[in-house]
Amino acid sequence: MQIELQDHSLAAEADGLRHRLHGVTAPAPFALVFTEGRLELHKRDEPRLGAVYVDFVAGAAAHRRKFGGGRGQTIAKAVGLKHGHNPSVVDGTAGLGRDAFVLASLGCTVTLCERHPVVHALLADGLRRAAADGEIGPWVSERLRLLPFGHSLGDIAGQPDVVYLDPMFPHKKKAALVKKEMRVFHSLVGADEDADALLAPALALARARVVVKRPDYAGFLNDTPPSAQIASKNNRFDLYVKQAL
Ligand SMILES: C[S@@+](CC[C@H](N)C(=O)[O-])C[C@H]1O[C@@H](n2cnc3c(N)ncnc32)[C@H](O)[C@@H]1O
Repeated sequence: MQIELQDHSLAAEADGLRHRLHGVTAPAPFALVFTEGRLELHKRDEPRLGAVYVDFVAGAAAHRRKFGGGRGQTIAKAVGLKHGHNPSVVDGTAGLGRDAFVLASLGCTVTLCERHPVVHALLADGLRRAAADGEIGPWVSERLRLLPFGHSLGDIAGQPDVVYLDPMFPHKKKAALVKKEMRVFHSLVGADEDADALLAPALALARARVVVKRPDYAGFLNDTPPSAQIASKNNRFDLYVKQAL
């Protein structure tokens, strides 16, 4: 694992990180930089786009946790969060963990699965820092579990109530309209061309339902019509219901 160090007092922490990352490298022009106690992804040929890192403690995630509408949010309705019932969720396409964090902050236990080594490293680092936070650390440690790198839906023991999927879909929006740091993320990960193949294992794993997040202009995953749909601002959630929660 090549990690650039901008603060050498963090060398020990970075060594621990290298050890856990099993030889992950960010392909050029991307670089992983360990700075200010966190792991960041940079795109060297477009420095103005800024760094990508996972921050559950402050910034947008914290703002949404405090002011985002709680259980009234569309994603909460899609996974079936109701008074007194917090479904267990497997997030099969965890990405930077934003959706999983929202669900966990509302009470769900979420197992996260991410296959891209660099994204997995960024997510692991964000979860590590969140778990160490005095305010959110206790429930983050209890409710959010990232599967080791290389594990897939087929490796999960037990049956979650819900499997949640949000594979990458080619963007229709002009690049300039996509947030800068998300342009870095998208150019690293690309479109998940094999996303259709996720539906069958997700349906086999979920006890009650599979929820698929799609941009409003996208077709159904695997061309399979859902049993229900819930629309939000630019996305919709396709629900494949197997049984009541
Ligand atoms: C659009 S992002 C998910 C964003 C996420 N919902 C969030 O809130 O941050 C899709 C992610 O799914 C991952 N992915 C796609 N197919 C996967 C698979 N079969 N197994 C695990 N991860 C997968 C991609 O690497 C990418 O990081």
